[in-house]
Amino acid sequence: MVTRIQVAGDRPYEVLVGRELSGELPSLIGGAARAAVLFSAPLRARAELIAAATGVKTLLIEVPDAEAGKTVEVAARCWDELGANNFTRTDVVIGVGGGAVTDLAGFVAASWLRGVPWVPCSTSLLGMVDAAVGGKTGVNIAAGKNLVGAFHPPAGVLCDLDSLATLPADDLTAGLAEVIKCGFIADPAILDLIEKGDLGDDVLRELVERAIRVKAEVVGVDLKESGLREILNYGHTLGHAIEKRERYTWKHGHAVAVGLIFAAELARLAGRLDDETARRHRAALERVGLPTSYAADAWPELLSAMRVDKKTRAATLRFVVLDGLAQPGILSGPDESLLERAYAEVAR
Ligand SMILES: NC(=O)c1ccc[n+]([C@@H]2O[C@H](COP(=O)([O-])OP(=O)(O)OC[C@H]3O[C@@H](n4cnc5c(N)ncnc54)[C@H](O)[C@@H]3O)[C@@H](O)[C@H]2O)c1
Ligand SMILES: O=C(O)C(=O)C[C@@H](O)[C@H](O)[C@H](O)COP(=O)(O)O
Ligand SMILES: [Zn+2]
Repeated sequence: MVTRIQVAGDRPYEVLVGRELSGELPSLIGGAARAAVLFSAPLRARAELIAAATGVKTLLIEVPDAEAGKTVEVAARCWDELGANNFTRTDVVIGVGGGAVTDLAGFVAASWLRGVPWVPCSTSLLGMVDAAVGGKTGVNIAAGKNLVGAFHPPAGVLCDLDSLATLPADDLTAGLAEVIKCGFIADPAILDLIEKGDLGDDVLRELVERAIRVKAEVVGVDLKESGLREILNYGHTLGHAIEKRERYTWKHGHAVAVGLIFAAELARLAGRLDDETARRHRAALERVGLPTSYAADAWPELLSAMRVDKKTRAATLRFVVLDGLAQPGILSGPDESLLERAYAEVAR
């Protein structure tokens, strides 16, 4: 059974969730003449399968794995390959992998000839529930996470649940951070499922579909993050600062998990969130084995990294917080002392 989740907007598209979905590729790539398939080493076999399923001539481009592939240098190498092969606007870019490869593939597609179609074939939990949906594409630079990129919605998204069978356990756990985030900002039924602790195939599929629906509802009305879309950044202000400090060797989902606790404590200490909902963050994240603390002495560096967060306006730091379960809001310009007290709750 294939679940089709619609994403609205100027260029609406579908997110397909199911098993053995490669047969859907010809319709997703439309009338493309050729496809460039970007992948990293662990996904070579799947990339070859997907390339064959397109039914058109393909160019396979292997890129470094995980965050090592999300760089301007790797993007430039991909542009060179497209140029050497005369890729035109009637061709399509396909990303096969987790969020890192699909963010890169989307950015290459957004920038090549000022924008060609692309299709993420997401193979990680985090990629399916988040990175592949919504058209945020980009790379990291020394100054911070995802600081160079473009909004470039895909032509369609493939989430083949079969691929999760080979996903390392740690990466499955990392993906649950974004799923739990969706539970807190919009769909508490997700939290009920997480708290029951049974993550069998059917429950996992339900979690995937619920989280995608949360994201689809948001990006369908606010592609460019002019307002509502900021809620998807819950936990990311501190999360991205941790990733930068760790030189992108920490998993995104792990950093977001710490960031979620920090954001919950910030709201609690600001008098906006009740104790019980704040406590529920730690419990849910611990339940699935996500990290909930970070180095105490890192605070000055993290605070400085948070200043280049995309939600910052002028010098004013802004955080997504909760005013209750599934009631996201913005905390603008909190006192440094409040930030420090919230950090003390995650510091070890
Ligand atoms: N664009 C967005 O809206 C958005 C949203 C959330 C996250 N992101 C980005 O996504 C990235 C994180 O994504 P991620 O958690 O998927 O990490 P990832 O892409 O680095 O993948 C994690 C690891 O799992 C491996 N892997 C993926 N699928 C596999 C499979 N089926 N079998 C075996 N190995 C597999 C990868 O090769 C990699 O080693 C970050 O860069 C983050 O910034 C983007
Ligand atoms: O889609 C969004 O919007 C999000 O914020 C989802 C996040 O989970 C994701 O990590 C995103 O890449 C962060 O975007 P950024 O604009 O803060 O770099
Ligand atoms: Zn994220």
